[in-house]
Amino acid sequence: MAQLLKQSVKLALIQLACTADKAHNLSHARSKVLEATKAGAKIVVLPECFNSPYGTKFFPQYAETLLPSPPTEKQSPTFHALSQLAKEAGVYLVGGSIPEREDSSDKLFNTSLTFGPRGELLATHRKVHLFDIDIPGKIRFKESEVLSPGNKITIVDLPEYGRIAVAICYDVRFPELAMIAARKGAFLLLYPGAFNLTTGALHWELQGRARAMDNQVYVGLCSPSRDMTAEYHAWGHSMVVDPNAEVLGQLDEKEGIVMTELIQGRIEEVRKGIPLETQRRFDVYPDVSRGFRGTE
Ligand SMILES: NC(=O)CCC(=O)C(=O)O
Repeated sequence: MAQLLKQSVKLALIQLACTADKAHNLSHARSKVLEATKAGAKIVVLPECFNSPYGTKFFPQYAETLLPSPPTEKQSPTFHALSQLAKEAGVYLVGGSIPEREDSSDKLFNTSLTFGPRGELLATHRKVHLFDIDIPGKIRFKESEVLSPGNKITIVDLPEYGRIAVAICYDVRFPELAMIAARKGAFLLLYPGAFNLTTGALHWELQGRARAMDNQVYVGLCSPSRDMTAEYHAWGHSMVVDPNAEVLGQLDEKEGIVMTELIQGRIEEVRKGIPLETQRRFDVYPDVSRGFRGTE
């Protein structure tokens, strides 16, 4: 039987120190991506909002226009920087996320761009579940005050390796999205994300491990490093989880790179031991993947 991951591959999550200086963020991301690829990574991931501070008041100021695609250099310097970088490094690059402005509607989105090793755009994911929470005395954040949600699940085919799914941060809390992607054959769920000091300690690792355990796939969560001088304090702790929900690598709050080898055959080995796939009871509950609204 064909294996979901066609060959073992090195994954790198870059826990980048993101600043208010977009040009600096782009050049710093470049040097870190090249460092990861020199060490053998073939799939590299950047954090949520890696080219701007994370905060609703910053999104309009930092937003770039991505449509019609490809945008001009002026419309989206980040699109071009990521495309060139993926090509220079010869890797699959999941470019974290950036604030996007849709010119035709003036709407803003939190959007992730994935490029292939020839610099080609493979997929665009607009954050589907906006981060709207209010925990009295701790944190209030309402992305929906300025952002609009995306409306699709994003699955990307990497011909040499197989399928991955890309979603953004708060999307990880919705197991339906992960389950659909896994049932459509993804071997890896990637979430550029920026949890905070309240929910990070409680739920970050739990969410990553839960999505891996539910679906018996690899999961990667990629955060910015923590900057206590910024308005939003990111949790950090970028991590890779294996299909048996074991943490393969996790950083602390500082800048760094998590490098992990994803092993061909590991998913099938785990699924053979605990065969959830063949034990599902869609006669008792509906198959959520039937309502799937696909990627292009
Ligand atoms: N950027 C985000 O979506 C943050 C999500 C988060 O912190 C959470 O607890 O969920």
